[in-house]
Amino acid sequence: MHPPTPMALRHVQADAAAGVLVGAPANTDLIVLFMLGDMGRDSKKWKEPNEFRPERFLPGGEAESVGPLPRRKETSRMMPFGAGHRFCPGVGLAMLMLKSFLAALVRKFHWTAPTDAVVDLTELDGFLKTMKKPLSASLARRT
Ligand code: HEM
Repeated sequence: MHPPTPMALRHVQADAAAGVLVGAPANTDLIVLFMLGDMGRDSKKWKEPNEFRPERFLPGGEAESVGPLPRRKETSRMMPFGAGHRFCPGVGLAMLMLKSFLAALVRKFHWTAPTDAVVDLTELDGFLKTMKKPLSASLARRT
């Protein structure tokens, strides 16, 4: 729902893209912008795309074959790490680090939300996506 990199840029030759880019003039170089954030909000491709439903990605879910890793071939619905020959080479490291970082935070600290906590997922309007209103939490080191 919130890919940190909002777009991927690609140089294409109109001839090579014939049939894909409708109306592209022949013999020209084009720059195509893939709007990675918007792809995940496409209601023609996703059921209720604005609902946070991680279970979509479980076996049998509507997004079973979709995902960031290159072995998952389907990229028309989701490509947070890009696609094709410029696919992000850091995907393995990024996924590993995200999981181990999150696991370490849960393992090391006891987390509580402030009583007036509001989760507002509005994005800050910048190139890299971050939260406009950061989450707040109280942490106590686990003994
Ligand atoms: C959550 C973390 C990350 C996200 C969402 C992400 C996303 C992306 C995206 C969208 C692209 C453009 C792909 C395209 O143009 O088709 C890219 C390219 C790239 N990423 Fe990442 N990335 C992440 C982490 C990393 C890490 C950890 C590294 C290195 C250790 C890395 C290294 C690169 C490099 C070198 C490219 C350029 C590849 C090329 O142009 O051939 N990324 N990444």
